[in-house]
Amino acid sequence: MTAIQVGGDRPYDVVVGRDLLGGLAGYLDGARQVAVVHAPPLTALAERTAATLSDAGLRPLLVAVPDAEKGKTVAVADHCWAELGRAGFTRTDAVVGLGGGAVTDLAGFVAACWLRGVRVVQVPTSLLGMVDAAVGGKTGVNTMAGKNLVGAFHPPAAVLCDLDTLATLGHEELVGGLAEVIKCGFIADEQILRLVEADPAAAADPASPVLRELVERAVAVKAEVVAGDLRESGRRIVLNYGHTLGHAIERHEGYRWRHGHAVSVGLVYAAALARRRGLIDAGTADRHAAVLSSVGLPTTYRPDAFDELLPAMRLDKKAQGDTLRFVLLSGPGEPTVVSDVSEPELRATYLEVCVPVEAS
Ligand SMILES: NC(=O)c1ccc[n+]([C@@H]2O[C@H](COP(=O)([O-])OP(=O)(O)OC[C@H]3O[C@@H](n4cnc5c(N)ncnc54)[C@H](O)[C@@H]3O)[C@@H](O)[C@H]2O)c1
Ligand SMILES: O=C(O)C(=O)C[C@@H](O)[C@H](O)[C@H](O)COP(=O)(O)O
Ligand SMILES: [Zn+2]
Repeated sequence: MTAIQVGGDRPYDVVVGRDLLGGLAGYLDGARQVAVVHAPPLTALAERTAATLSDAGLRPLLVAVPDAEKGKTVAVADHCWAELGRAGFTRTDAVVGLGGGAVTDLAGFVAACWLRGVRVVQVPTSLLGMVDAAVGGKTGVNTMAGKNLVGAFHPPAAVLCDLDTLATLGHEELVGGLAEVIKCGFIADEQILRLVEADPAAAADPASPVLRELVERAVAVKAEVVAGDLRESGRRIVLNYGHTLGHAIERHEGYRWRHGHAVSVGLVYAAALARRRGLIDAGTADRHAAVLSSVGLPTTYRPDAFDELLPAMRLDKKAQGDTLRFVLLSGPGEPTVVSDVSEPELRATYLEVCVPVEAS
């Protein structure tokens, strides 16, 4: 196994390997009760995990929540708090988030708020959870106002990325996670791009050593960025590359599109914007669509949707007043923040990327 440390005020390890879940109790020293927050596809794994915690002398509490984005709500968080209250959870007890990014975001938020903050250990079971959602301490839920608009920064005590859990993950879910991996390739680690380009099938194969190296590299990128800027007051913003349009598409689709798939279109859009401004050359811009589509990710969206997407982009957390801020590249591994984009520029770029089918 490999341990990647996330530095900062409260450093913690992201452990990547196989057959890790038997060692979970070792990250829960001092706890008496442990709430295992999970959704239906992972019920059997949650039960096995609870049994190993019991064997280690802990008292597990299985907390089942609705799957995916349906679980990322204030109402579901309130249900979890009710369960913790019934069980008499104290500040020394702990929460485990076992599942995809939606469950780890929810479990982290539940832990951040209960008694104003108890320990959470994240056990991501999706690729996206491993390389992104479970690492870095951003937790939260969706509300009527939009995605992830309510939450807290609450770093985990540890993150266990057990690659064995990926065996049951659907292919499209795995591919969604690759969007965030490829994002890390463009903002910080070009070797990620080379690995995917050399063998896209291996990149999407949970049993391959290529995927393991991609996980370790993407976690290392995220760990390095968040260690210096937990609260996104500076450099952490680069992890939002591709997310301005990505989050707007997710909202436009009523969260029926996978996060990674929406981010994929957002990455192609951001690259086109950078190309239009002369920040990157055509080769670097085209490399985005090429590498993303090589693993089966989408690179375009409905050409008629711009007028509905623009207000959603304005709700982006990176916006300052009326000013939209975009993360763009000035070269591979060179993210930069741009805040002087005009509406005509955004529209023209959108129509360049989202070409009507009959005109393409
Ligand atoms: N906090 C952050 O920094 C951060 C970063 C990136 C994304 N996110 C959030 O993460 C969420 C997306 O995460 P996701 O892509 O994992 O989606 P998800 O959590 O919705 O999981 C996708 C589906 O896969 C299932 N699943 C997960 N692991 C499985 C396994 N091993 N076997 C079988 N099924 C499994 C889930 O139950 C769900 O049905 C979004 O809500 C996004 O906003 C947060
Ligand atoms: O960790 C971060 O910071 C990121 O921006 C990572 C993103 O991939 C992730 O989707 C995050 O949830 C987006 O954050 P948000 O603040 O825009 O909701
Ligand atoms: Zn993301």
